[in-house]
Amino acid sequence: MAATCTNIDVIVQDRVDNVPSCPHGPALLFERYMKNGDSRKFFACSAFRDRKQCSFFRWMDDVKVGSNNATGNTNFCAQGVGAGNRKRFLKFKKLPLSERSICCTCGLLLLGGEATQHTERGHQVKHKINRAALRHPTTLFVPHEDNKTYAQYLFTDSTVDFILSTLENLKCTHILCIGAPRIHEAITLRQRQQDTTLSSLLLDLDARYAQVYTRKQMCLYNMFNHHFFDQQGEGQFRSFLKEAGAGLVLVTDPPFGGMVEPLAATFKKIEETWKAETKLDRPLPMLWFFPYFMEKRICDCIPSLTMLDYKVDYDNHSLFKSKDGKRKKGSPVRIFTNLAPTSLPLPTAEGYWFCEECQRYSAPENKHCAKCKSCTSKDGTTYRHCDLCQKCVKLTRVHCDACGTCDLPSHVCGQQHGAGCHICGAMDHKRRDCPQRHDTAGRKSNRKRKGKQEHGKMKKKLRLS
Ligand SMILES: C[S@@+](CC[C@H](N)C(=O)[O-])C[C@H]1O[C@@H](n2cnc3c(N)ncnc32)[C@H](O)[C@@H]1O
Ligand SMILES: [Zn+2]
Ligand SMILES: [Zn+2]
Ligand SMILES: [Zn+2]
Ligand SMILES: [Zn+2]
Ligand SMILES: [Zn+2]
Ligand SMILES: [Zn+2]
Repeated sequence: MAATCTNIDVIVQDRVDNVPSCPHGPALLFERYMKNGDSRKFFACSAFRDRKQCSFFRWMDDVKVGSNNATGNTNFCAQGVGAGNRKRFLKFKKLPLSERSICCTCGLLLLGGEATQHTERGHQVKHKINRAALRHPTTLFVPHEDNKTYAQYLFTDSTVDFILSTLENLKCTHILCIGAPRIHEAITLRQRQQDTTLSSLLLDLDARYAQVYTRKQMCLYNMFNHHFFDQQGEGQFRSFLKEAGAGLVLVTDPPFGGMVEPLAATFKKIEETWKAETKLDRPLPMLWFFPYFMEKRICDCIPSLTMLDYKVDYDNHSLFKSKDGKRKKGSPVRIFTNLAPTSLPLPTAEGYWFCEECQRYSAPENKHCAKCKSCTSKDGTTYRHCDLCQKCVKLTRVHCDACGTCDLPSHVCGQQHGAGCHICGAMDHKRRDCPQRHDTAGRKSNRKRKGKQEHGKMKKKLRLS
């Protein structure tokens, strides 16, 4: 990702040597910029931005050549993810209903006398878990919605129905669900009822789901570094891609605030693996769910993607609702895809309409602008064309003669905003290309002494949303 918080960038390079690992796979390389133009590089956990969840941190100039430099918390796997928990599930299913409890706090299916141990520790325990509940892991386990790493916001039934019917109409056969547990769940449920021909593999960091899904159904995975937590998982992933052949679609809904560049690097690696496994030489079809304001960053990373107008709805996302509970502009999350927009009809019953000029479906409030030659709205409101700016602008903007552009009536004239360089303030380059920048990474300096204190601050800054 180019930059998500004020002075830290992530650097995605194929050939960074001596990348250290934490329990969540290879770390990501970041660069921190100081106001005086200095910068320094460091490695941190790619999955967890909260130091309490993974404390891994290394200045790049402290990384020793030839050592794997692994440290970091291991509590992530404390409950024995994978095979162990799967055995737990098989035992659990055999228990009489009265003994089937789960700990909502730990996200664990409980056996024998374990329920008492968890209640005694003040954990919330749910009893009488029936088989139907086990088939709905996204409701069985409390979504980690307050956790920035997981940001577990789940699609509404109508969004799930729309996605599945779209995929079926496209004649897809295999869906690779990366951080899309509800799509995976809906496919597995429909398979049971013989109501779909789709197959699905879930790749997700949430170890709780690994209890209820077999290894053929789910791999524990980190999407920010394309890391599988065991070899069997990677083998399963490869066989799925091979079996899928031309019927594969990648469907992904990464945590909001997630870093676009590492994600794009991951999706490219998956595409390469798919091409190698299937001998196909074409782009891997994908649907990537992300907020509309990330359009530029996403399309800069993967230029073949275009943004659809469809507003993706979530059951448990209140951030974008107005106070009275009704959504003002609707959800800000859209679908980015490399499939032809004409092949993705949006529901006309919800007001989406086909724009002949654009050859794509547009949202009800999105009006085609003859001057811009496109349906220009992005944020769910109607835009109007400003002849002076020669482009469509939000209705809340007015043209300011002093600034020569449309802006909010409350703006301070002459104050440029937007993504300029954070070091020198120029608008024509980013800080990583700033001529005033002095790259101090890799150089030993007396700053090294301060390393330990800064480490804590840095991990805090990495909360990128
Ligand atoms: C915004 S939620 C998307 C859920 C989706 N809307 C659904 O209903 O199926 C993000 C998902 O990504 C998963 N996730 C978070 N960080 C991840 C990572 N580093 N690697 C893989 N999955 C991750 C979360 O566990 C969660 O399931
Ligand atoms: Zn980690
Ligand atoms: Zn517990
Ligand atoms: Zn149009
Ligand atoms: Zn216009
Ligand atoms: Zn204007
Ligand atoms: Zn002005």
